[in-house]
Amino acid sequence: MAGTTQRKREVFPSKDELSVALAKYTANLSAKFCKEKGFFTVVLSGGGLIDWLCKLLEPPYIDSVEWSKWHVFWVDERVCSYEDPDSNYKLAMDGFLSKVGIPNENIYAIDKHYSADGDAENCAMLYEECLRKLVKQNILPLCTYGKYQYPQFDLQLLGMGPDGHMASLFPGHPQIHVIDKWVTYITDSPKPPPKRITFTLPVINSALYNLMAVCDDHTEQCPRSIAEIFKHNNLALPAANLTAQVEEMWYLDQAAASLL
Ligand SMILES: O=C(O)[C@H](O)[C@@H](O)[C@H](O)[C@H](O)COP(=O)(O)O
Repeated sequence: MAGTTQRKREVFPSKDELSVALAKYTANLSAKFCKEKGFFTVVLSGGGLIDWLCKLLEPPYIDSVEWSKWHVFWVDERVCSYEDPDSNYKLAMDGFLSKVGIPNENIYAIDKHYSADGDAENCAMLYEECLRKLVKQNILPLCTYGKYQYPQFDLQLLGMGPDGHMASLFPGHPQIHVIDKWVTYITDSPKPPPKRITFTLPVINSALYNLMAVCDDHTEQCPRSIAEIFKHNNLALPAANLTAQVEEMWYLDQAAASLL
C-alpha cells in the first residue's frame, strides 16, 4: 500500500526540547510495539540524530524502555571500517547503543569485511540479504508498495541534510528512483564520504512511522529546503518524497523552521 499519511510537523524552540520530544515519541512507540508483538524494529540514520537521542539514556527511559526487545537497523551507512570516525555504526555504538541493553545479535550493521574493503555494491547486496532473512524469520513483515514488496519497519528516525537529502538519497542523483531493490549504493555522494549504502525510497516509505528530525546550525540552505518542502512540496528534494504507512512526523527546531 502506498503511504497516504499527511505530513505533520512540530517546531521546538531548541535542540534540547526537540530531544525531549524525540525520546518520548520513540519510547511510546517502543512500548506500543513491544506490547502488541513482543519486539520493536527501529531504523537509525547518521548525522546529528544520535546526539539528539541522548534523552533516552536518562531516566525514566533508560530503565523503562524494553531495550532487549529492540532490533536496530541503519537507513544508510558509510562504506568504511567499523573503527572509522565516519561510520554511522560507530557513531551509534559509541553514543547510544553501547549504553543500553540491546542484544548484539539484534544490531544489524553493514558487512564488516566488505565495508572495510570499500566495496559499496556488495555491502548493499548483503544488507538486502540480511533484511530478506529477517522477513523469513517473521521479524520484518512485507509491505506492498506499487508493484513490489518491501520490508516494513516500525519506526525510522531520519535526518535531512541542508540540500534536502535524506538517508543517502541526494538531489540530482539516480538512487532516489530505484524501486526494484531494497538497498542500493552510491559511490559519488556529495556529502563525504563518497561511498555509502542506502535504503531505497519505497523501503523508507513502507515504514509504519517515519520521524524526520531537523535542527539547523545557522546555514541558509536548510530553512530554504524546509520551506520548499512544506510550502511547495518540491519533489526534487528527496526528503519531500517522504511518507509513511501510519504517521509521517517532522520535528524541527526554530532555526530550521524559520522560513515557514
Ligand atoms: O549518514 C548520513 O550522512 C546520514 O544518514 C544523512 O542522511 C543524515 O541523516 C543527514 O545528512 C542529516 O545529517 P545532520 O543531522 O548531520 O545534518
